Amino acid sequence: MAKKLQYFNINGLGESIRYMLHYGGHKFEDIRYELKDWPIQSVKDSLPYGQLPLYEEGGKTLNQSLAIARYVASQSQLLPSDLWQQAVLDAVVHNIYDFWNKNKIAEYLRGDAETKAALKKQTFEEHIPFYFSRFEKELKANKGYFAGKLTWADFILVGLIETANLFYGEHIESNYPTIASLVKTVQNLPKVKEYIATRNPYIFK
Ligand SMILES: N[C@@H](CCC(=O)N[C@@H](CS)C(=O)NCC(=O)O)C(=O)O
Repeated sequence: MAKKLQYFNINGLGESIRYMLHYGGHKFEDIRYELKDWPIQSVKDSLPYGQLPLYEEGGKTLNQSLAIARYVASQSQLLPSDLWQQAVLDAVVHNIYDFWNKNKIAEYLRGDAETKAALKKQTFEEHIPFYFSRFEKELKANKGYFAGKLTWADFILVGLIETANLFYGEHIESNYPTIASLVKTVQNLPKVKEYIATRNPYIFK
């Protein structure tokens, strides 16, 4: 069944999905658009809500990064079968996205120097301590993963940390040893590591 993922040529909301597709050994068409060319109107008009990522499989399409990630996780042994555990992990990924959205990344990226400095200060002084202390605690209590073993929630956190690090030019996880170790664990999973080694470095301009 042909699989395709359309996203930008950056990590963002797409990289954890790419990691899980590689981890699961799935062949897929990794379609990427350059940010500087966006909007490509014909592509934008073809998207159900005008936004990326978009996943395709067997002629069907799915939007919303978390819906795609959860589906790909289910195909890559990264979604536990227990319904309570699934719900707990749904809560975890929404907590991670809450952290992400609090940082107002879009506003930060297009802001002037003053706006950037104010938003970055808030991210580093409020949002990272609030969320990362909680993520650290949950990971510590569960053998270094959100659910006691590797699941899609771990990939979601790592994908967004890598993106934040690209945008801020810093390692936002550095004061949180269990989170930092999870980042390394995911990056060193054999098929993920292989993919990282072949991928071109992301540049954000
Ligand atoms: N809630 C959506 C958000 C998707 C989203 O914000 N996509 C952005 C890139 S990260 C986009 O397509 N921006 C270009 C545009 O809106 O034209 C998801 O999680 O997939």
